[in-house]
Parts: sequence; C-alpha cells; structure tokens
Amino acid sequence: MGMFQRERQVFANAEPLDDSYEPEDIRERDKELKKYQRALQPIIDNRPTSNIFLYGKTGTGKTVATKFMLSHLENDAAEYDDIDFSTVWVRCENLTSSYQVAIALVNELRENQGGDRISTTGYSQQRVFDILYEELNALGGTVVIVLDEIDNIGHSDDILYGLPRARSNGYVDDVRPVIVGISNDFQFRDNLSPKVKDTLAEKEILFPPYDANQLRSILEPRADKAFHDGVLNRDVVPLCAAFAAQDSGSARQAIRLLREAGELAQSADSNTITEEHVRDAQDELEKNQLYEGMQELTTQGHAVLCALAYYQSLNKVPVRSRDLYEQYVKICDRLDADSVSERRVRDHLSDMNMLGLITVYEQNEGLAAGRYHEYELDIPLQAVLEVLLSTTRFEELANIIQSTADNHHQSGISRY
Ligand SMILES: Nc1ncnc2c1ncn2[C@@H]1O[C@H](COP(=O)(O)OP(=O)(O)OP(=O)(O)O)[C@@H](O)[C@H]1O
Repeated sequence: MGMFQRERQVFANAEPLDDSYEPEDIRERDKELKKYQRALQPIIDNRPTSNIFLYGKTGTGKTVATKFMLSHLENDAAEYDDIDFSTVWVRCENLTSSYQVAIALVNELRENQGGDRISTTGYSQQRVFDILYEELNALGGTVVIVLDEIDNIGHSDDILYGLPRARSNGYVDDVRPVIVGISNDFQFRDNLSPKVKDTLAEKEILFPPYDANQLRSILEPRADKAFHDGVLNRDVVPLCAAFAAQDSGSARQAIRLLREAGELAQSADSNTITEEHVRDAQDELEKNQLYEGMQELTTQGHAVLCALAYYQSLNKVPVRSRDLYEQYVKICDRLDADSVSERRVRDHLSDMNMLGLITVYEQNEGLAAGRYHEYELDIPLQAVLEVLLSTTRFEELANIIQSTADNHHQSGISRY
C-alpha cells in the first residue's frame, strides 16, 4: 500500500475557501458599496472624480469590494464610446517608500502595454515620477490607480501628494488619475500630513469588522459549494462565524477556520464536519498565529524572548525588567550583536504582550520600591525554543536553555 492514498472526500470543491477565490457577490456591504458606487459614478459621467480612501481592519472586504466595483465599472464604461478608462493595481506590501511605489506603478503600466520594465534602483525620485507621468500621459483618459496596503510607505508619502496634483501642476495633461488608497492601519490615515489627507481622502469609506450574522451570510454560499451535501453539521458555519466575530471580525479568518475544520475532518477520515473539528481548528490556527508572530520578530525581539525563555527554564518567573535586561545584554554580547536601551527592550516586550506571547504584571510597592514590571511567557517554553532553534543565530543558546529546562525539571522531580 502506498504512503499516499486518496482520502474520503468531504470537499466537493475547496476553491471557494481559497484566499484567491473571487465570490460572485459581495454580501453584507450594501451601504459601503453604495457609497463606493457614488464615488466612482463621475467616471461614467465624464466628470472630475475625487480620490477615494478605504480603511478598515484586515479581512473586512476592502480588496474584494474594490475588485468587484472596478470590474463592474470596466464593463459598464465599455458601453460608452466617449469614456476612456483604465485601472492599474499595485499591492504595496514590501514597498516602503514613494520611490518604490512609483517604480512598481511604472512597471505595472508598462507590463499592461507590453513595454520594458525599469530597474528598481539607479534613478532619482524625480526621474521616476517623470517616467510615471509619461506613462500615464501615454495611456490617457481616466486612470484609477489602486494602492492596496498603502500604509507600507510610512512617512515617505510624496507620491500621495504628487499624483493627485499631477494635472493641476502641469505634469500630465490628457489624463485624470484617480487614486484609490486601501489601508488597514488607522494610524497611517490619522498621521498623514494635512495636505496629503485633504486630497487623498476626499472620499472615505470605512469597512467595519463583521459581526457573527454577517460572517454566517458570507460563509454560507462558500460552504454550499465547498462541501458535499450532508457533510456539514448544522452548527459548524455559525460556530466559525462566532469565533471569527469574537476575535477579529475578519471574513478571511472565518473562511480559514472553516477550511481548517474541513481539513481536520478529512484527515480523520470523518464523514461529517462537527463542532469539535471547528474547536480543534481554532486551536490549530491560534497556535500557527503565535508561531508566525514569534518567527517574524526581529533579532532584537528574539534576543529579548530568549532572555525571558532563560528565566522561564529556571522557573524564575515572573522576572523583573532589570534582571531580564541584564540577561538580554549578555545574550547580545554572546551573539556579537549590538544591544539596545532598556526602554527599547520594554517596547519589544510590550509588542510581544500584544501578540499574546507574554504576560506583563505591573507591581507597585509604594514609595520605597516604586512601580515596576514583571514578565513571564504566556505560551509553552517548548514553543519558544522551537522557534529559536530554527533561527540560526539562536540555535546554540536555545540548546543551552533546553538542557537547563531539562535539568531543572529532573532535579524538580528528584526532590519529591
Ligand atoms: N462581504 C463579503 N462577501 C463575500 N466575501 C467576502 C466579503 N468580505 C470579505 N470577503 C472574503 O474575505 C477574504 C478577505 O477579504 P479582503 O481581502 O477583501 O479583505 P481586506 O479588507 O482587503 O483585508 P486586508 O486589509 O487584510 O487586505 C477574501 O477571501 C474575500 O473574498
């Protein structure tokens, strides 16, 4: 018998549970889509169109709503001979400056027209902007420029100032750029300089988190397509919706949970997907999330985590920040890495607290000792060591901590 055999199938077609799946309709977003439609309507009327800024937490449908609206707009605009309309879409993930976004836009525009890409380095910013304006001019008409995950550019927001003014400043003449900015970082929007905010966010559309009922309604058509008849127990979709609504209100999270529950049922060779599978799937996804959160920490973050793991292995937790800091400095010395100030280490610890990796206790011992913080891991030491062991620089230290933990455990046992 082979190692791999076809399993009993709970999935009829797993595609609707895939991240890249484009649903036939957008559910529970009537108000937002109406607003979106009104904002885009001037394109059909050949009137000047305001820039649009979409914001809301992750998984709330900003991207899917934009794809949906633009595809309708494209189809409907084709009915009118006097409308010259095109779109260009750039995901700004990993693009951390206006310069990089401008290059990505140029390359996207050139690719659409079969032109050559430009190099990602070696130009001045002004030169790249000039090339971008040339490309836009060559295209002409109304060009909707979608900048998804725009917050990645941080404070380097020249492009958000320059592009909307390209026409009034005489850089382009025959083209009307309309920017659709998408962001899930509320601070980015609040921190935009007033001159950028005024033009970029002329029309704002907020996508709030979904509640459990809305998530149910989003999940249902996908579940119908994804699973064979009779496979899903009645409580499965409502439970996935409830878990995701409680946590983030993200449709992405709800869909992932349903898929993971299906996969667990399938690998257990079960004929049905039950509530239990959903609960196990939830545990599994939470674990993955923490694991990813730990993996994505910087070297400094890993060094701080390593110092805390050390105290945890000795069972000397919660540990005071100054003791933790001392251990952290020793770890940096051993790694030949620069150490940062105690204040920065506290920032790292507070990030880890937000990620759910550690617990912070605030102690107040009156005037004499003052206020201080203590820390301990909020996840099993083994999980931290697993991540540190897979991070080349920390492998040796993680092994030492592992044996400290083993010895401590042994001596703890032998005492009784
Ligand atoms: N109203 C909805 N109807 C149907 N499917 C939806 C709806 N909202 C979201 N989804 C689905 O949920 C997933 C996440 O949605 P989307 O990518 O649009 O979120 P987002 O707000 O752009 O998130 P992020 O900020 O993380 O990019 C996608 O698979 C999308 O198809």
